[in-house]
Amino acid sequence: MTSEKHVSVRDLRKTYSTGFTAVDGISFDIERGETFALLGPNGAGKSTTIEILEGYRDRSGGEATVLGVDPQHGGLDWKARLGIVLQSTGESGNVSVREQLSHFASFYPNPRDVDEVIAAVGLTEKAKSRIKALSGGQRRRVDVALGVIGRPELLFLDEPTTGFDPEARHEFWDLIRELKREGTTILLTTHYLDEAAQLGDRAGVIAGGKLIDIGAIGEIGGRDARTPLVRWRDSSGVHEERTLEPGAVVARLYGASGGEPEGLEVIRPSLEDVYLKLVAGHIGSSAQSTELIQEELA
Ligand SMILES: Nc1ncnc2c1ncn2[C@@H]1O[C@H](COP(=O)(O)OP(=O)(O)OP(=O)(O)O)[C@@H](O)[C@H]1O
Repeated sequence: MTSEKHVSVRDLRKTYSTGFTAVDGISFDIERGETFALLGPNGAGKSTTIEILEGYRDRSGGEATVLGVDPQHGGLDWKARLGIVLQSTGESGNVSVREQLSHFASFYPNPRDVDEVIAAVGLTEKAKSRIKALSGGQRRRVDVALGVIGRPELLFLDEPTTGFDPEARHEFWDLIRELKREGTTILLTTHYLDEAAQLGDRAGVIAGGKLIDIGAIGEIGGRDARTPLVRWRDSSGVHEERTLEPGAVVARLYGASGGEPEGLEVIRPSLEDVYLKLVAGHIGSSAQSTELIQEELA
């Protein structure tokens, strides 16, 4: 398959009118059909980046191409190829869930079936309810439904599952997996690292407006940060050994003790473990980002 970049960003910069530089020279590509997770602490610059790519904000510098178009000059045809779930909930109207979705579906040339989308976000029982009468998590599901109704080629999801209960998050993951199977390209931001690990093919980590790591979900943080830990106990106390070959360590312990070592655990660092180390390692780059990162780690 030939590669086709659905998003291409080079040295992207955004300085707000306050003089604050929220995005400070980041570069990445997203291939067609790929799910890319943009991760980072509060205030890192994720939403600013996404909003530039959606065409909602102008950049101060650098290059950006989305579905082959500069987002600062994207017309209606280009917008119809995008699906957007903004960070803040905008839908609190006096219309029903089905009415709102039918209305939005009418803007697109090849929309999905309204009732199928309502079912996919778990709102069938609320299809006739007014949006303003829904709970926060249910309204968020409406946002997600509105983002996918137009059968987008590229879907932007800015913290899509905030306010979802655990069951709804798992249903949402199933919906995203289905969209991935259909070939949808997805740019996701989330503070749920398990969500990024479940859905993402690759991730970029932003802190203080800079990209501090980028790579396959299973490789973010590098080999050292991902080295498994073997932990066990014996009469002299608890022991730990970091090793790329945990099986060999376990075999050695078996040989030495003639049986199952007490309290044996093989711990593989999760994306969350790796991410927290990466972001903590970035502390000190600026007073403000340090404060934000510490808040996140607290
Ligand atoms: N309109 C604005 N004017 C000035 N500064 C802004 C504006 N919007 C955002 N910022 C600042 O830019 C920085 C990046 O904000 P942004 O919303 O992109 O972060 P984020 O990574 O999406 O954070 P979160 O995880 O909290 O959503 C923050 O310090 C924020 O205060």
